[in-house]
Amino acid sequence: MLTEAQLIQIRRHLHQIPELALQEIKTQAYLQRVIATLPQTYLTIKTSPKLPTALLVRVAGQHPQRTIGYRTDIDALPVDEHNELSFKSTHPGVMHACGHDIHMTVALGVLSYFAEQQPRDDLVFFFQPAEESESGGKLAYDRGLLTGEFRPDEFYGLHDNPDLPTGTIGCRLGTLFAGTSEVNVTIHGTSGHAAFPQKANDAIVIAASLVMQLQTIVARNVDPTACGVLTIGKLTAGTIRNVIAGEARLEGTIRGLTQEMISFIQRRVREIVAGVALTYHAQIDVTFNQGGYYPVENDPTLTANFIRYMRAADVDFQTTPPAMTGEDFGYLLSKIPGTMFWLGVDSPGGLHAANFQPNEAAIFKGVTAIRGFLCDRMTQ
Ligand SMILES: CC(=O)N[C@@H](CCC[C@H](N)C(=O)O)C(=O)O
Repeated sequence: MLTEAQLIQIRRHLHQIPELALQEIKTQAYLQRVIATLPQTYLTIKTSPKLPTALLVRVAGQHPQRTIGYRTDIDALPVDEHNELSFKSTHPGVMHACGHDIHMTVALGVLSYFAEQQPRDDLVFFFQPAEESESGGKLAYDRGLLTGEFRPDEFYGLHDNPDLPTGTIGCRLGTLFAGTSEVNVTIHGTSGHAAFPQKANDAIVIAASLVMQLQTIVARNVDPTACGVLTIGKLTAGTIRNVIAGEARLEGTIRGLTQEMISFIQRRVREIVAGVALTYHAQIDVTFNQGGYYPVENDPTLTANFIRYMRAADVDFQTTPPAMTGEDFGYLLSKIPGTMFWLGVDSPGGLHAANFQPNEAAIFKGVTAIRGFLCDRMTQ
């Protein structure tokens, strides 16, 4: 089994080679190199041209009664790392700012144990590309990667949590994470000279007005006792100070703990866009893309069993409230019952921040908790 020191080296290597969604070529190759160092007797490894950077590893059980899936995401974010670390990202502008390097390392630690100690049940480890965008989990499922002996009967997966103490497991019955929908808006104005605004139709002014009006959806339309989010994370327009921008583009994310909330916010976005288009005599196109980012619904029975184990074991456990983070594991859980949970990493910087810096001591604690849980599950 990989030792704590080896796992930390692995994590640091992964941290240095972050890759964006569907481009995880070096990451996949490195994972395969690490897996090749493990005893191979019980392992079957699968890749597929249908989703080239995905990687699945099956561990054959002794007397399988079921196939238990364990999923980790492997992609990184377009964030420029601000941490001063000897193992800082070597890919400018790309960073494991959501901790998928920790997720992968924990998965490898658990896999390394069962590669040596043959489990009772079959296990499938799914190293999933494209969690941050492009819905890699949905792509894998819809393209048939999780079929045959690689189809889990139940599925588990974690996300690291900067606000929980290192190694603490957090979970809840019901909805753990929000569903999300990307929203893209293109404003078509008319460009012109900065000195003659009356002859142009300024897309920047329209964009500014639209952003402010969109903020009223959550503030004024969403039931304050429910949860909804609309964040515009990217606004692009203009080329130079003395040219009126003819086009502007907004990219954002809509979130809700229910599908109804997501649909409601989408409808209000459409209505407000139509109103702003009328007001400013502009054409405004809006599209939504939910992909596989469904609300993450933990299965009641499996999750009660997971929480029971974590409470009884030598693990720090907390019941956590729902979070507005999204996860395409939500799609996989809509097809296969299972449980998503948090692993505390006590980071000074939050998820998606340039100074996100998880405490590496969480890795071995996570491996121990998950390995223990899986062993317990295989006695049932
Ligand atoms: C855990 C996490 O941070 N996940 C992402 C998922 C993004 C979904 C989609 N691309 C969107 O932006 O809506 C998150 O931002 O929550």
